[in-house]
Amino acid sequence: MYIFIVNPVAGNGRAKRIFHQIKQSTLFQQIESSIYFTQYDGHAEEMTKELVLGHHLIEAFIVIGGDGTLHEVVNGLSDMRVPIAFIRGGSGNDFARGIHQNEKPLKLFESIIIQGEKSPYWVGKYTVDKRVKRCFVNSMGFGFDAEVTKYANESKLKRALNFFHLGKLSYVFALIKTLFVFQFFNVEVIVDGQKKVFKKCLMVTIANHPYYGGGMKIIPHAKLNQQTVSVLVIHSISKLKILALFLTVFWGGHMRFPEVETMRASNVVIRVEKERLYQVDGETNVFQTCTISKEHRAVSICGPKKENFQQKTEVNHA
Ligand SMILES: Nc1ncnc2c1ncn2[C@@H]1O[C@H](COP(=O)(O)OP(=O)(O)OP(=O)(O)O)[C@@H](O)[C@H]1O
Repeated sequence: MYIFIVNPVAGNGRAKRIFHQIKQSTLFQQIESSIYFTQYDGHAEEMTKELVLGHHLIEAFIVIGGDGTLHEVVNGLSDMRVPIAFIRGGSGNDFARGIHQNEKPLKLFESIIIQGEKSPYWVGKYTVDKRVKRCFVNSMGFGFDAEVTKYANESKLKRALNFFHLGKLSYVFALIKTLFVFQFFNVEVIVDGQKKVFKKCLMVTIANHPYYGGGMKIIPHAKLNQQTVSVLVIHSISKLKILALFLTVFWGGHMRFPEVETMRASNVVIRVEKERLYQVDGETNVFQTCTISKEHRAVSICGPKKENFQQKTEVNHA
């Protein structure tokens, strides 16, 4: 049995259109499936939690939506390692970029069902203020990028621009708006037990793969692997230079800026003096202390095996 979780609003209706295309295929008629449409924020996670109780009957969850929907399904799975197939239908689609998924939806669906190949993907796990324990699929951001995300998510402009498939522009407006009001902060980052204090910090980003914010190559050398997350800190930078930095981030040019530091770690603690915003897979909340590490048990991702995907997952342990 294949369980379809479809977010009808993801990608401004793109996920819904993809599902209807798949539904009309001959292959879809031949498989046993159940279809669930998400109705509200958090619904995909709730449904996954319930459905996974019957895990012995489930071949795979087929998620059609954006990274937010995938984040919810992964968290709903908890320790049950039922395979997940992801068919990108969102607006950002950073996870698909991260695993080098570039097939057209129908081809991908056929490959998921017919070839049945699977690859391991190691999500990150995080604890916020000893309260929230969850997983992240793509990345977490503390500081500036979280504020930009919050502005963009709450803006009416984003919905309007999404309608014209220009949703990314809303992030540009949010970035400029945030630049005016943003206050740099002091942060303590403990990387594998070694404490570093950054004054006048702009942001700290933790990533499982290079992409975030709909295609920005935020940590270009981040590799899929079981042991470590990649960490990026931007600090002591002028507001004017931030604009230049975000112009170059699409091809990784920001790595040449002396204000950008990167490292790899198996355990990271981020601590700030006063509550601040963080974003996880594009959704925001507040934190004071956050502990991050890798989930050592892999989530099994259905779809064609990729040379890059495999190579990076197997070789890289740094
Ligand atoms: N029926 C619904 N109505 C309104 N919101 C929904 C519904 N179903 C899910 N949601 C919410 O929609 C939001 C966006 O989903 P998702 O992240 O999958 O798509 P996206 O934002 O278009 O893509 P991406 O994250 O890749 O940019 C999520 O926060 C989710 O909880």
